[in-house]
Amino acid sequence: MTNTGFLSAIARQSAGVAIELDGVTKNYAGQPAPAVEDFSMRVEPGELVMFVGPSGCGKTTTMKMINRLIEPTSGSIRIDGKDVLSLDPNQLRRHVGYVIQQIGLFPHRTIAENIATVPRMLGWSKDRIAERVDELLRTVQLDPGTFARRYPRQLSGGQQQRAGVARALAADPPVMLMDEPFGATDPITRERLQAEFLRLQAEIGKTIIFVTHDFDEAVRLGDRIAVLSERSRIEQFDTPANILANPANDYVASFIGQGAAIKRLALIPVGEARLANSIDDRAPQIAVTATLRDALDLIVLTGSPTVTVVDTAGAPQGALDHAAISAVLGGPLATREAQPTRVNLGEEPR
Ligand SMILES: Nc1ncnc2c1ncn2[C@@H]1O[C@H](COP(=O)(O)OP(=O)(O)OP(=O)(O)O)[C@@H](O)[C@H]1O
Repeated sequence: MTNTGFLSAIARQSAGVAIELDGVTKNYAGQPAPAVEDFSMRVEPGELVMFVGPSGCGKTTTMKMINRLIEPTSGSIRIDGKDVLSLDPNQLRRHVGYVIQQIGLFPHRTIAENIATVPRMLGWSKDRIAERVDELLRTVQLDPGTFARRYPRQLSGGQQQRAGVARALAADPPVMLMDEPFGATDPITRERLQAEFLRLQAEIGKTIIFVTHDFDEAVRLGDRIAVLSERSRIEQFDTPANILANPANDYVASFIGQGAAIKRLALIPVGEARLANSIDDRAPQIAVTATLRDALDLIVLTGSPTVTVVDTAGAPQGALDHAAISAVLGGPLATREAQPTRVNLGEEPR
């Protein structure tokens, strides 16, 4: 298949493709040690993998080698089985969405023009571009009537970040690379963007590599987390639940920080606990879709010894107390939690 043929083939597969890195090393000129050394990883189609590690450990270098913003010194990188080094870098970048912390919106172009950048390069018709811009603005929850004609400076930081995500998604790339995309936002905006991003990913199912300093962000968003140390060495690569339950070494444990049990509870739905039949009518209620962390919060906040778990129709399912919550943490969680809970609705290729 020609390069162009391959690129349009991956572009059509909007629901994500595998990324494989094999023995990838980067030596920057004049540096005594490599920034990335012998890095190997396979990311599954539709998977959201978080890179977590301290400043300077090589996260960004590793990620930028995937879309060839940085050329590897040695090793191989494949997207959907094709060696990216054999592809034209400019073409490749149009098929790999890229979102960065500094957003990188063009200041003198409107939001609509920013989002249209790649579709225009790809030669889409005006009507198709206009339709796509409208659809993407709605997807990232920016009203097209209000925002399409504004310039980036007329948007808040969080709104600019959403526009940046919309721009990266414009040509429906199967792969997204995200470098601290929510890093510059305040904690409340950040949480909202994270929630929106999870909802969006549940629909579009891209293959995503997402770099962050923030372990809690990694736990919240990732299907799997790669905890990296110097030279992008992989200290552990596993699901958030497994890393929290069994950190591979002291380095990983230090990243998790305080409160590993509470962080684990935030990943487990209330329905995973063994519920008692004896329901107290005065006990506060919690939805079966809430997490055990929410249930524990409610127990602590209300002082009630139990909470009543109710189904989506509001019918009581059973009672939950703190002993039942503790029992879940002590039980054989790992295999249950290893199953991704994300639903991929598999957007139709355009
Ligand atoms: N162009 C360059 N020339 C020389 N050294 C570089 C260059 N870019 C990065 N480095 C070095 O390579 C190492 C890895 O940098 P990289 O930006 O990949 O780290 P990072 O983990 O993404 O850091 P941060 O979290 O601070 O962004 C660092 O020691 C950095 O100083």
